[in-house]
Amino acid sequence: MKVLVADGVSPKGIEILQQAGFECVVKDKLPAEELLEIIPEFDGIIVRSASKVTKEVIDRAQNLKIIGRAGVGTDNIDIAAATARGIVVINSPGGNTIAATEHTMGMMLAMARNIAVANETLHKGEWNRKKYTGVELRGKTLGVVGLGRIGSGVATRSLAFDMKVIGYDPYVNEERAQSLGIKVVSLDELIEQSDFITVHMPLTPKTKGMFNKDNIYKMKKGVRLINCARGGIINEKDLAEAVKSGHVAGAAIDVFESEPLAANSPLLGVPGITITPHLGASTVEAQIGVSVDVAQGIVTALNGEPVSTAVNMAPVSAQTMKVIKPYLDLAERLGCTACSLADGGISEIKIKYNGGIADVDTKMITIAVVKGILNPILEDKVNYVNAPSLAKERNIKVKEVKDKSVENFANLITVSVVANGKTQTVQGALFGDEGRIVTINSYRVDVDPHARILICPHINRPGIIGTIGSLLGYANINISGMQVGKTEIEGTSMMVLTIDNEIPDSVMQQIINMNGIFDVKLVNYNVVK
Ligand SMILES: NC(=O)C1=CN([C@@H]2O[C@H](COP(=O)(O)OP(=O)(O)OC[C@H]3O[C@@H](n4cnc5c(N)ncnc54)[C@H](O)[C@@H]3O)[C@@H](O)[C@H]2O)C=CC1
Ligand SMILES: O=C(O)CCC(=O)C(=O)O
Repeated sequence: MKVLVADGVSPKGIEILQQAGFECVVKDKLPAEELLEIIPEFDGIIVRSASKVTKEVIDRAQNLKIIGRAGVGTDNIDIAAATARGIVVINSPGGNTIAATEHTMGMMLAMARNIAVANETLHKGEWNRKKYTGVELRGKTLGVVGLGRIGSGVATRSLAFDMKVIGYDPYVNEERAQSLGIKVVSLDELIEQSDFITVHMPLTPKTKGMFNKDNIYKMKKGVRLINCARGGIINEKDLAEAVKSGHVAGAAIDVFESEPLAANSPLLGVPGITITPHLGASTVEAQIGVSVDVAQGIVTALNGEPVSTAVNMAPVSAQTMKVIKPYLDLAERLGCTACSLADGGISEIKIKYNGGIADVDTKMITIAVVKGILNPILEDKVNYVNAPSLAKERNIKVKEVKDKSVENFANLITVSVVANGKTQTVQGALFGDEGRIVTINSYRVDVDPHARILICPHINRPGIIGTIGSLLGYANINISGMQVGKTEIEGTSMMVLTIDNEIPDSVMQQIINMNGIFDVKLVNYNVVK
């Protein structure tokens, strides 16, 4: 077996691969064309963030069985293409957590005390003590957006600096925040109250451009921003303008919309912006950690065993798979639906099996539900191996209940999630091999859970359905299915629309603002792989 090490990683991992009998070809800064040319001969590949494992690479990689990301973010790998080809993708979720956490602290201090610029100008012979007067961290409010591994680490370290720490993470429950010793607030509150804001979430369609000119100017004048997560979470052009205008006093940025940083980046040359070339994970210890993690994972996977850091594949025996396979996809889609219905941090997931399915070993199906719930919100691609531990890590209780009695359907899966004391319930059943959602919060539906749906409880009076239809029509959004009917609550109805296109936030907001609409939830099934 041959493994290509495409970006420089610590030799410790390479030793592990060689000791296991694999031939390693080590390249540093491998050009994209050369990667395309040589990839067909390899069984495994290790990358950091520089090499892009695109669909084109995967299509040519006829022998490839595993892709190892020596780090956390897998946004440089086409996971869907790898999965379609049955190639396992693994990462190192914890190997560089401390390095990225400490780099964030370093960037915050460097920015607050002008360390980088003072160093640079002093080397040029300028003794500028007054010009580089900084601010203290003590007593300042730090807003941490994204309370996963790195965000939590930054939060607890900042408490030691006597900062007041507040956090925003729609997928973290109160219990977890309390255990960190910080206060969870809404995004608006965080924006209004923070003196420093640091972001620690993956780059997703939801987080891309999450901070931009619309909310930067709602921040305190003199706010300081840090991005050591992914380029693009803070819009670079808007940030540069806000720093130039003086509204933002400083920014510390390690990651960029385009890497390596383009010579025409709006951030370059702006006084007050401290930049590092994606150094978050660049410590000796982290590089050993991630290199060893992926090397061990590759040895395990190429020996045909399950890997707990696999981000796209579940180790299931063929025999078990045959029985449960038709239910797995439905279960994941039920989880995705329930997650979208829930507001805030989920504290409990309950899965009930009715009918014949209660006789089967449903453990994997339960994991599929959890996977469907966690996948839209976490950086790690949640799989059958890591879903239970990720739920546990986030203090989410998972309960499985079995009842052989039949309720309307020969086999019925009921998924309930509790978030902020409110329970959301969806039920699904199989018709042949086809999964359908049959109830949403007691409302009887027949929904094919694919593409995206809008769930919209509303007052039962003329005009509502037509207005929403026109609104979507004007926005060029096609409705390919619609169900509407009365709910159990007198005078109220529920509308479920199957939507062909993405819905811009502005259109969602217009629907929410409509008179007679109680709520609107978008379920996007694209995250279900
Ligand atoms: N600069 C660097 O070299 C490094 C950067 N990173 C990046 O740091 C980021 C965080 O990494 P981890 O903490 O390990 O990931 P994690 O998966 O432990 O945490 C991500 C957190 O983001 C939260 N989140 C998701 N969507 C959100 C939203 N819309 N608003 C607020 N929170 C949201 C999730 O609930 C989760 O708690 C990743 O993007 C990763 O790639 C990681 C390591 C090194
Ligand atoms: O490999 C690197 O140096 C980048 C690390 C990173 O961004 C990650 O682990 O997500």
